[in-house]
Amino acid sequence: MRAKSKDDCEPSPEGELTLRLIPTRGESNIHGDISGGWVVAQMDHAAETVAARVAQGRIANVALESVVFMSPIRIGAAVCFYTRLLEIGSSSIRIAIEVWTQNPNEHERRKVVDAVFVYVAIDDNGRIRRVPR
Ligand SMILES: CC(=O)SCCNC(=O)CCNC(=O)[C@H](O)C(C)(C)COP(=O)(O)OP(=O)(O)OC[C@H]1O[C@@H](n2cnc3c(N)ncnc32)[C@H](O)[C@@H]1OP(=O)(O)O
Repeated sequence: MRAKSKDDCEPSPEGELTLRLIPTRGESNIHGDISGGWVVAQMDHAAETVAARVAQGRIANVALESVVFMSPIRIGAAVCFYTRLLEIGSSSIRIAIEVWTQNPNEHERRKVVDAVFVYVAIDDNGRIRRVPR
């Protein structure tokens, strides 16, 4: 039996790496910290990529079901957005998003945001349509 390595004991992201960014001062608030609004916008970009793929077409965000900011993101940190398909309804698609960072000069990655966003498949007129199976 293989002995447990250090990596086996560390928490690790769940889902597919969908987006990786390094925020700059332009993304910070007046205090120089990365703003929650920037993080939410990037989570939306990452999750809508998955939702549009599942819906095979146009989608709209119907709900930010939950967003929990657990610790701050430092400027210069690599920010990774992981997405996981939770549920496909008749027209809706629920996606879990985890945001992980690795601060400059640190080995350890940490989870900084946990969220669930819901998208709806829509047609050219903006009306809901069934998600193709
Ligand atoms: C306001 C903005 O510009 S935000 C920017 C992007 N987002 C948008 O533009 C979307 C604006 N909203 C809309 O156009 C409409 O609300 C629509 C088209 C998304 C949905 O229309 P509705 O008539 O409300 O749809 P309806 O009530 O039938 O629900 C459709 C699905 O969404 C789900 N849903 C609706 N509201 C919510 C909610 N608050 N949370 C979770 N799921 C929801 C329903 O459960 C349903 O799922 P199912 O078909 O898998 O069973």
